[in-house]
Order: sequence, then structure tokens, then C-alpha cells
Amino acid sequence: MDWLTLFEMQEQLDKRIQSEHNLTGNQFDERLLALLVELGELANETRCFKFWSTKGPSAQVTILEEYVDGVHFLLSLGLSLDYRKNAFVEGDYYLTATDAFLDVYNKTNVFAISRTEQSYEVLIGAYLALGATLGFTQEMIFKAYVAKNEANHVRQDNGY
Ligand SMILES: O=c1ccn([C@H]2C[C@H](O)[C@@H](COP(=O)(O)OP(=O)(O)OP(=O)(O)O)O2)c(=O)[nH]1
Repeated sequence: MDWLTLFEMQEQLDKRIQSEHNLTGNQFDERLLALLVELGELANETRCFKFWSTKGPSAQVTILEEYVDGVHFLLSLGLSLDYRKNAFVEGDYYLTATDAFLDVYNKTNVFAISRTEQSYEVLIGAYLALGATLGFTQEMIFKAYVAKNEANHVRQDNGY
């Protein structure tokens, strides 16, 4: 995965949103909360934890769209701390999607408190392993990110 391209695209989008919404500062806390919300939305689409229901998950394309919203906020958080890297190591394989979500939530909180580059890399690694658990290759993730980044620009064009 070409991470430097992803960071570059995210930086352009974030700068544009900051300028169009007259924002100062780096919105670290808001981006963090947005990531946690996106994780919840993603888990809801997978329905992996809904042992009380027989209804199946959303289509893979819908789940992938939610997944790349999280990639946006992860990149944004890295940029706000100047943690830009060209490679990340995928974390260990998870047995279930529920295990994966709980671990990503924990690693998000560790990162939120420590804000170290190491905790950021561990979090990205866990998010990639979550993606693999959900059946996404890095190529699928990259393509879906590029498409949603473009959609986010179109939204700004239309005064979102
Ligand atoms: O500074 C920012 C702010 C937002 N985004 C992106 C991330 C994500 O891809 C999208 C926000 O998520 P979503 O598409 O779910 O937007 P929403 O406003 O929550 O949508 P809805 O009201 O339809 O749920 O905007 C950024 O990349 N940078």
C-alpha cells in the first residue's frame, strides 16, 4: 500500500476542510471521537456482535466504505502529530471480527492517551488486521480510500 500517497491525499482533504470551515488548531479530539464513531458504524454494518439476531451483514462494498472512513480519520490523526510513514506492519491475525474490534478500540485508547508514534503504528497495524479479518486486501482498501476521498471533495464542492 502506498501510504505516502494516502497521507498526501488526506492532507489535501483536511487542509481544504479546515479552510472551508474556517478552522484553526488540529481538531485532535474530534478526529479521535470520529474514529471511535466510525468503528461503531463499521461494527454495526458487519453485525458481528449481534448474537440476538439472524439478520446477516451488509454487502461487502458497504462494509468497505465504512472501513475507509476509519482510514481517513487514522491518517488525519497521524498528520496532526506529524507521524507520516511509508509502511506499516499488519498486526497479528484475529480469530473473530469481535476480537478485532475490541482490540482496535483498546489500541485507539492507548494511542489517545500516550500519543506516541509507536502506539500510532500499533494502531494502524491492528486496523489493517481488522481489515484482513473482514476480508479486505490492501489493494481493495487503497482503491476504496481513493474513491471516498474523491467523494469527500465532491461533498465540499457542494457545500457539505
Ligand atoms: O477533517 C476531515 C473531516 C472528515 N473527513 C472525512 C472522513 C470520512 O470519510 C468523512 C466523514 O464520514 P462520513 O462520510 O460518515 O460523514 P458523515 O458526515 O458522518 O456522514 P453522514 O451524516 O452521512 O453519516 O469525512 C476527513 O477526511 N477529514
